[in-house]
Amino acid sequence: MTANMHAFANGAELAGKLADKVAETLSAAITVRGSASIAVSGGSTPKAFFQALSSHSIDWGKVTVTLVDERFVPADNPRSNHLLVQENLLKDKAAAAQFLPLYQAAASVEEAAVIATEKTKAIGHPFDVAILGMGNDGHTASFFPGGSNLKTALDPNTPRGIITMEAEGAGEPRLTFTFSSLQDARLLVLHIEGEGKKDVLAKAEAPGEETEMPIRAMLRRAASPVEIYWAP
Ligand SMILES: O=C(O)[C@H](O)[C@@H](O)[C@H](O)[C@H](O)COP(=O)(O)O
Repeated sequence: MTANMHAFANGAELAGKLADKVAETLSAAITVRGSASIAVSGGSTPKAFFQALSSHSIDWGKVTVTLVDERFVPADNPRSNHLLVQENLLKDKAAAAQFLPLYQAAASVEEAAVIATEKTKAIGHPFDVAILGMGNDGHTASFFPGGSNLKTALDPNTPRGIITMEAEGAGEPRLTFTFSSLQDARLLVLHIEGEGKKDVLAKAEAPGEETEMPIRAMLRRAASPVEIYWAP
């Protein structure tokens, strides 16, 4: 599939423009289908975007927010993506949105993945919006190089849902939507910032194995165009 580069002068301008685009997309989905869904990534990059989006006046009560991936920690843990979204997105106007967490207080991360898959089925598919990040190792979602379930995660035939991932660079065990769950989002965004990430993207766009830089799966095989939002 294709990738479209949207470059901005700085992170603040990117955050505002991406929030505008996402709000427009969610509103259009509500108009057409009566509801909307968005899966967002964690990490440090999306904070300003979340804050910009939270102030948009859309019918948030009809929007379901979930996570692309999550660390297997409860929402009061500083590493939690749920906490990040709670503090930066689910406030102001967006406080009215429905939120579906991936973390479940289960005996194991495997059990949590089964429960989260069942609970997130209610969202329906495809996502209206999916916001991906990318690590310096070329991971996206929790598709880490060398990850325990990377082959399954990237396999287009893996059923939609949430699987576990363990990898050296991941920290805690992870819960992640699969490639098949994310790749056909109506608006599929890769949000990266900094010259370093631009260099990582250039390497990912060069020939090489998907398992070496898993973002390649999205860039090469996503059904939807990948809208790359970048600022220095
Ligand atoms: O849980 C996570 O960490 C994210 O979902 C992950 O995929 C993130 O998007 C990248 O690691 C980029 O993180 P930064 O924005 O911090 O560079």
